[in-house]
Amino acid sequence: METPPTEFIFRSKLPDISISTHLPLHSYVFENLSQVKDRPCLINGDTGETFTYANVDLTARRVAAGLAKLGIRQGDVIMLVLRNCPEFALAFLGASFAGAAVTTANPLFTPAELAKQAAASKSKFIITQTAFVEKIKDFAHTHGVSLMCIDSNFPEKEGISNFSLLTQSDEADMPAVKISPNDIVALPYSSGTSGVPKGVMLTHKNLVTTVAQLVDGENPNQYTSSDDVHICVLPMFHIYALNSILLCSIRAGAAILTVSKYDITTLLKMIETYKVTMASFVPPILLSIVKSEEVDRYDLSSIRVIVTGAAPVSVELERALKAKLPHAILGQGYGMTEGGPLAISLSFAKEPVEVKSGACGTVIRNAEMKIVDIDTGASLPRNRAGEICIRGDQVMKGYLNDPEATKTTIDEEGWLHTGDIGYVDDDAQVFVVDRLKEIIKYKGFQVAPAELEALLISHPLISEAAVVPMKDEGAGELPVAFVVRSNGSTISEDGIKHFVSQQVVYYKRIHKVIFTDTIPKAASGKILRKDLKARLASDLGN
Ligand SMILES: CC(C)(COP(=O)(O)OP(=O)(O)OC[C@H]1O[C@@H](n2cnc3c(N)ncnc32)[C@H](O)[C@@H]1OP(=O)(O)O)[C@@H](O)C(=O)NCCC(=O)NCCSC(=O)/C=C/c1ccc(O)cc1
Repeated sequence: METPPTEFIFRSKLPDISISTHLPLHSYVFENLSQVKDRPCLINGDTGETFTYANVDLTARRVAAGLAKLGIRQGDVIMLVLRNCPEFALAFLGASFAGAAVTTANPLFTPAELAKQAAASKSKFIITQTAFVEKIKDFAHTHGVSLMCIDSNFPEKEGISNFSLLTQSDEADMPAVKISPNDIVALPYSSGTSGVPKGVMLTHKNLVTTVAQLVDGENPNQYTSSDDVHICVLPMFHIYALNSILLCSIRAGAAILTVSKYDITTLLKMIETYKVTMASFVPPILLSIVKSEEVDRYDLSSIRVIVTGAAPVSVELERALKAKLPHAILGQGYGMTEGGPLAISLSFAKEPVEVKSGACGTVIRNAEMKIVDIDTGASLPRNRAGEICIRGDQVMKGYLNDPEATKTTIDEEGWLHTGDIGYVDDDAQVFVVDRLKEIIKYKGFQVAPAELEALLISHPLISEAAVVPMKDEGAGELPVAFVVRSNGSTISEDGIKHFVSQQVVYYKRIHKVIFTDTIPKAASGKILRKDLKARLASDLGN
């Protein structure tokens, strides 16, 4: 008899824990409310305004009641177009109480990008702030979508109400909804391993699991206590901050300090003023700290933990930061919108473990990881690189209205294929070494080549285009376009850059255009991006 092929499956070094996946997200994160009700929950870093836990719970219930009164029903989608602020959290939790789902958008998106997401997600209600009302107003009016502004000094206009309408509702009017663990609560957008941005359906069970994997258990992996102050400068509209900062801190009873706009001086000042203890950052912020001459002027001794994620960090940068802030534990987290945290450093655990430089953490608990050969699909043993796959209750339900993309991302056995290449070493530590997926990462923001390519070829003077990443010290990667002009066209590099910049958020702008006669493609029509990356490297002389 033939021996069945061996499956190599990797698990956390921490034991599995029991996770309350039956609870709706809001019930789960507020489960320990009675112990922290008078403690600070949300602190607005811009104004100093503080909301206690009791306050946040009550206000979220009022928001739920207000939403119901305005006609929002269980299963409806609400769109948030907000910079970081307490109202983001209040609206998100309020929607959860009401059984609605929240789609989160970057407020710096262009009107066209916002309209696209609002339409695709079938948002019924949009909550924004004064600075962005103009960008979304026309869409809201023409599509009969209600628009609300969080700023109290925004004059109520026809069709635009104020957030106070929600926060002043009577919590007794909260709708009685029966939430199933598989109901969608969040709908962030991600391009996944290929194609254009898609709505990622995250259920109550998914998010309860991701939070528990980080902060629950006797020895939590990302140990957080009610004495902690976690700075939230990363955008809450992405899963990293939404999950690892906001929801994890609420579950653990810590304070969340919201920062609406990043600059290094503001960041350092806030750390000193609010005695920040936990910081979840991305590599460009670490780089600014290392390079900033101001760092020595501020008291940063309160920081005990710095998590870095969303993009690779070099061992040199890790070392330089450790030298600047030797009292803080620095480690990596590796996660994605579709699969939550996949790995996180055990140096953050309540009982910390020394971690190797360069590792992006240890497999998360209550999950299975496998590394598959990209040609054969066979699972690989330790120390062999292949595509990283993850399985567990944290994996998304799927992409909204896109069963094809869902099928290519989550296989029949429930494995989520990340599109990242990596390996697991003898110590269960995960190393990400390359990327299979077609994505460009600008400071931890996703840029989908397919989105820019579709835009480029919509120009009548462009016949073909391919977009690839170019390495950059500050941003990590920048989008670069290879362009085939249409017959007789003389469109210039500046003309192309301008055309794109008019239609996309700043981080998707094209930084360089290389004109070419053909775009190399496989027989299937797939762009041979490796060839273009090699050509770019040789053009740039490295
Ligand atoms: C705070 C950053 C790092 C830096 O911000 P910045 O200094 O403002 O830099 P930017 O480049 O973003 O913006 C500055 C540029 O943008 C321009 N800009 C500025 N606002 C404007 C304007 N309104 N109009 C037009 N131009 C403008 C501005 O002019 C300027 O242009 P230039 O001078 O030409 O570079 C920012 O890039 C940032 O938040 N990045 C992080 C993104 C992020 O959170 N990604 C997470 C994705 S999800 C994920 O990976 C999950 C991971 C995960 C990990 C662990 C887990 O446990 C679970 C999950």
